Amino acid sequence: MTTTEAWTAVHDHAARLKPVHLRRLFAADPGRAAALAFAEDDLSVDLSKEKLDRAALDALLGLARAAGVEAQRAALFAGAPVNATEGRAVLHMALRGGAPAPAGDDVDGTRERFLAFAETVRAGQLPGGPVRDVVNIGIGGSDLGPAMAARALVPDCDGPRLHFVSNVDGAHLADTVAGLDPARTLVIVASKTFTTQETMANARLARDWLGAHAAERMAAVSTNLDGCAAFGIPQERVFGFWDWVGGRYSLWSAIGLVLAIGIGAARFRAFLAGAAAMDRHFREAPLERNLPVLLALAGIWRRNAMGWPSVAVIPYDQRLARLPAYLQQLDMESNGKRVTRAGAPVGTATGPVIWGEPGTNAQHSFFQLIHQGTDVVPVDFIAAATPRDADPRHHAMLLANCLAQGQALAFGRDTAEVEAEMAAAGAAPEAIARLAPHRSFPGDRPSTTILFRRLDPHALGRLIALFEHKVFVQGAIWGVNSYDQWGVELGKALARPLIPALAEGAAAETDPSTRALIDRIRALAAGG
Ligand SMILES: O=P(O)(O)OC[C@H]1O[C@](O)(CO)[C@@H](O)[C@@H]1O
Repeated sequence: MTTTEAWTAVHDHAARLKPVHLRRLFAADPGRAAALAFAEDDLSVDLSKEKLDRAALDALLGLARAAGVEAQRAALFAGAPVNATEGRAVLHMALRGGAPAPAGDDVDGTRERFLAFAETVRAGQLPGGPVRDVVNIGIGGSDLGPAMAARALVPDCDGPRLHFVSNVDGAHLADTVAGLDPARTLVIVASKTFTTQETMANARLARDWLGAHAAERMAAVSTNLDGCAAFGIPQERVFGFWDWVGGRYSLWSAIGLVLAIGIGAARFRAFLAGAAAMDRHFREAPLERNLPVLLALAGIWRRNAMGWPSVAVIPYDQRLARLPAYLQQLDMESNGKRVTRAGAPVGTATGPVIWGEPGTNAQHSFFQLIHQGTDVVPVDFIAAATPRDADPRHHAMLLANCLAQGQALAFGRDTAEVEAEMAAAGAAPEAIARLAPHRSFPGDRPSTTILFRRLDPHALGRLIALFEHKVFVQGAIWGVNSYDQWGVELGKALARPLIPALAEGAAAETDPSTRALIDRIRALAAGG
């Protein structure tokens, strides 16, 4: 990609636009706000505060075409083995009716089965009596999706209370089950492989905590049905899925069981339908008004053309508090890659560092750096126009802050303005000279604003699918495999021999630094 004319054209536009302040871009084009805002139904993506213009966006669209994004999209939806290093198709869209399912895999039947189970639990009809709490044990994609969505959809959660345990730190399970009644708690072990060290350790601990109730109070979600059986979970409470569903894309499968128990089958279907609507849009809309494509291109612009290495995701929505963490896995585990699909060094920067917290809280912690620090950190603002159930005045305050941050980042407040304002307020010339540099905002800092009407299951499903397809498009342009994650394997393997070394002082062949740290930990533990 980096040697193509399309790539050079994008970089030429970047060289042209780098010195041009966002204020000047707005002044030069009165139609800019409308020209760089895109919508599908009530979902909109506003790129007008990105440091690009129509010509640059056209060059980016040229890059997408040159990279064969349309053909790669067709291959994805056709079930080609786009995850080549693992020889797998990538068809999580089939779980929500957004793509045809592979022949022979009973996607609809499996969905009906786990949704029927969810309704049984909600109706209090599980053998052993009604369930008051559900504890989902899983990690990564087997945790972040349902945990994020359960929090986002609190007003829809009218079933048993939902809890999530992911960390192998024993405190996580202990703190979660403290106060719960094993007789009235359902534990779901969610693991695609059913071999993940943390999940299996927590599953064993939970089984001990359930005691005599374990026989009736455990369910499992996995592609490893033999593993579930060996663990002792009866077949009628095991829900499968397929290897063409990546862990970080598995929320739509039975991994969503805990969420379905919380919100019920009908709302879970609405959640799937929202994602399927985005699948349709992504497949059918021309690139120039295709929201995932445009979002991806803005990301390529930020990362490659402008050279900014991170993105702050700031939902102005407390219920989307876990969305940044969810998007971290989705984006960074997918596109944190250094070689192309062919195994050659990728030759350009790939996935950015994704981080964030909800606003307005973020304004009172790290926004100082985003406004006045020396690094440019592009921001993705995400907000619903109307609250589900919160006070409308509070929602107006929330959104006013969201818009004001975008404004302040883009337009800033230059030194002359600050000096004039201070003078008008009667400040002494000495104070003006001393304080004006501190009180000036350079501005010219980019952001994208994503808006939708209301955070309900349909809107959430659509929002997540928007980001899934954005990640796909970026991976397609960078030429990487977005669907494997070999980078997490080495640490897992190295941890294994260190467990007995830490727990029992067993010998472990390791490097001198790690050896010294083990000795230090054991000495501290012995003293404490
Ligand atoms: O669902 P599993 O197999 O327990 O895996 C959990 C997570 O671990 C990872 O493989 C990374 O370690 C993720 O991709 C995955 O979501």
